[in-house]
Amino acid sequence: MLTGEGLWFRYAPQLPWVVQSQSLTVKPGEVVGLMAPSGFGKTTLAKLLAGYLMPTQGGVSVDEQPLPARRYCPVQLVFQNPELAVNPRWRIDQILREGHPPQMHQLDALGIHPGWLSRYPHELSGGELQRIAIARTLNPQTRYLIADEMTAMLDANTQALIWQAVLAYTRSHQIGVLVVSHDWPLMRRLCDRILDLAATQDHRTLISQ
Ligand SMILES: Nc1ncnc2c1ncn2[C@@H]1O[C@H](COP(=O)(O)OP(=O)(O)OP(=O)(O)O)[C@@H](O)[C@H]1O
Repeated sequence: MLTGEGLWFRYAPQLPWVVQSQSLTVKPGEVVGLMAPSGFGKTTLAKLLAGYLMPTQGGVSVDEQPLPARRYCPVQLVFQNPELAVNPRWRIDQILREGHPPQMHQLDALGIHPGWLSRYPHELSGGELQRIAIARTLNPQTRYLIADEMTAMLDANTQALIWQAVLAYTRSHQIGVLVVSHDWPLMRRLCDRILDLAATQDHRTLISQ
């Protein structure tokens, strides 16, 4: 289970707390939504859970083990800007081979064209590059996926195709997913339950199950 326990975070000692006393869990294979108004700290919380930021207080663990400092992180974060997540000097096939090489049928399910593999990131559109960023996370070492506005830049059809492929993979591999989005209909469609961060900073509110 992915657990964030009593998390507190602020970007500098003189700045206000962005995350205050937040706790949440995601079970293997579960799809949990996270919603709150803009600027409330969803992305910050996502970064804490994926080990991009260290909490000031509290801790993040997977099966009661803290996130590894050096090894591949079992909690992978895909955010809205794929160009920030890939090495601009590497060709796409090298980016994909960096971790555990994805299988052709997986690439196909995500709508990744074989012709893209020899290109550089700047030679793909934002939506095309996002599929590469997603494909890279769907590997046997990933236990939890945090999707922070992951498909916000895609048209409705592509969004549906991508989520279908991602959920088919995460369900069959028992990967837990945390979906961060402002798109309420999308959250209702995808998620087993939805947490509202704004409802309280102190305890979780179950909006739907
Ligand atoms: N690197 C940073 N340094 C200082 N403050 C930051 C930094 N990143 C974010 N913040 C602030 O932290 C707060 C929470 O930001 P965050 O991006 O986590 O919110 P969010 O809920 O994901 O917002 P949105 O829905 O608009 O993406 C905001 O007030 C933001 O200005």
